[in-house]
Amino acid sequence: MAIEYLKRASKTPETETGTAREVVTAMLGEIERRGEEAVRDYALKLDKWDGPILVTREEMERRAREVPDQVRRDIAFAADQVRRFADAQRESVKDFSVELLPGLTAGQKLVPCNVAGCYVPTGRYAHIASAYMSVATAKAAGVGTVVACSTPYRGGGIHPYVLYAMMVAGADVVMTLGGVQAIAAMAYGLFTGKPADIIVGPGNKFVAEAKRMLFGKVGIDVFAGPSEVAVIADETADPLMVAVDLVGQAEHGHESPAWLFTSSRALADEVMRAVPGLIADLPPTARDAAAAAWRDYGEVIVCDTREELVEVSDRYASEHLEVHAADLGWWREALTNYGSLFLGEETTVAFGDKTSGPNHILPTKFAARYSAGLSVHKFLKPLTWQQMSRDACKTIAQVTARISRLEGMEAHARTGDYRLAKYFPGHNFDMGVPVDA
Ligand SMILES: NC(=O)C1=CN([C@@H]2O[C@H](COP(=O)(O)OP(=O)(O)OC[C@H]3O[C@@H](n4cnc5c(N)ncnc54)[C@H](O)[C@@H]3O)[C@@H](O)[C@H]2O)C=CC1
Ligand SMILES: O=C(O)[C@@H](O)CS(=O)(=O)O
Ligand SMILES: [Zn+2]
Repeated sequence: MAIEYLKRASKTPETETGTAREVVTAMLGEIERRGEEAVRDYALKLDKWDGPILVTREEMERRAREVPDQVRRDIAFAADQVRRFADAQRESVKDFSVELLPGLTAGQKLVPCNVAGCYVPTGRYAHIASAYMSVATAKAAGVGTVVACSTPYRGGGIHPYVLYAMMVAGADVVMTLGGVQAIAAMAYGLFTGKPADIIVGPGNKFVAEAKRMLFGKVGIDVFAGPSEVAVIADETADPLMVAVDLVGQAEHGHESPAWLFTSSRALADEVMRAVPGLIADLPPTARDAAAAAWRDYGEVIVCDTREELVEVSDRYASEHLEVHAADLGWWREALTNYGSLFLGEETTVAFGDKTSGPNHILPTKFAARYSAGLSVHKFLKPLTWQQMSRDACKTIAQVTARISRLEGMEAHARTGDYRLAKYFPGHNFDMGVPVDA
């Protein structure tokens, strides 16, 4: 297999995890000890926020009136795309029941979580789209109470358009909190009295680490950390468009990887020539983030065959994966590890990030090997049930008692003994050899 690195990253997606772990451990410990008081202290120290934590309905409505019409229309359009995709996901999964033996019926019942916490990041950028990605999806799943949190934006309250997007998507409770303190407040039900059953949403390394550490106490969607992009390109691809798309995601932050996997050396060279100029042309926040991201995390890999490209791409398991190549159907079938796939140059990650419909809260740091991104399924519990007749019980009880006794579990076996003795008095059954005292 011929795989050549034209550019190799000096850092890996794991590089920054260690420092975040230390900070988050200390913060969660403090919040567990001192509760709301500690949360307020962190909000002040980290985000310069000492205003109210809960946003009242009147405040939401007052601020919504200030949102310009075009912004309202755009948010309504995009939120509706996301909601309709989520509704279709909800339709795709069903309750069912099946008769496994005559008289034994078992089933699945999809039950939504009662309380979901949705985190909407707004540290570097105002992630308006993350608000409807999480809240609208939770609502489409049937979650009763959605608590949404977002960072006080640049020392003020929640960014006005983020707040509006939360409202349009159907948030029930909103808190002005960011980072670890927001995740902990949702997990413990601070300020609301409603501890979240599941916490979803993207965030920086501190947010992602807090979710990971609280997992178990609460459910989480996925490890949705710093954004990643990969592009697979063959010789038919437009090199400048590939470069624009790589830079398009590198602006997320200094730790956002952008990877190019290509079968064309000429294309690789052209993309590498174009990227620095595209970055230099960005406004300062984006320029600084993208320059560091490309320098430390950018990679360009050239392979001989498309099978090798699939192998490399599946190993990276990128959060977003674009394919600019011939025979798109082949790629859709062959690729297995990615958060969301963008087939053909007509679509691009930014379209999925903001507007087209499939969710943008997606797995990072290799989590796409075992998990998809946010969907209605994450909020739904496929609970199982069973019910049986006395005749079915006769078959099941005997096998159960025998297996239980083989395992040494006498009390389990006797739950079968008792039933058969009650339902079929005077009959002899093979219930296995009782476990010695
Ligand atoms: N994987 C996904 O699906 C998506 C990922 N993202 C990622 O979300 C991230 C958003 O990050 P940000 O803009 O930073 O917003 P953020 O809201 O996640 O983080 C801001 C918070 O970080 C906390 N913080 C900052 N420095 C800290 C420190 N030294 N110690 C403790 N806490 C600290 C502050 O409390 C602040 O409220 C980006 O990395 C972006 O790439 C965004 C959208 C989707
Ligand atoms: O990682 C992601 O999903 C982001 O690219 C989404 S957004 O650009 O922040 O909307
Ligand atoms: Zn993006």
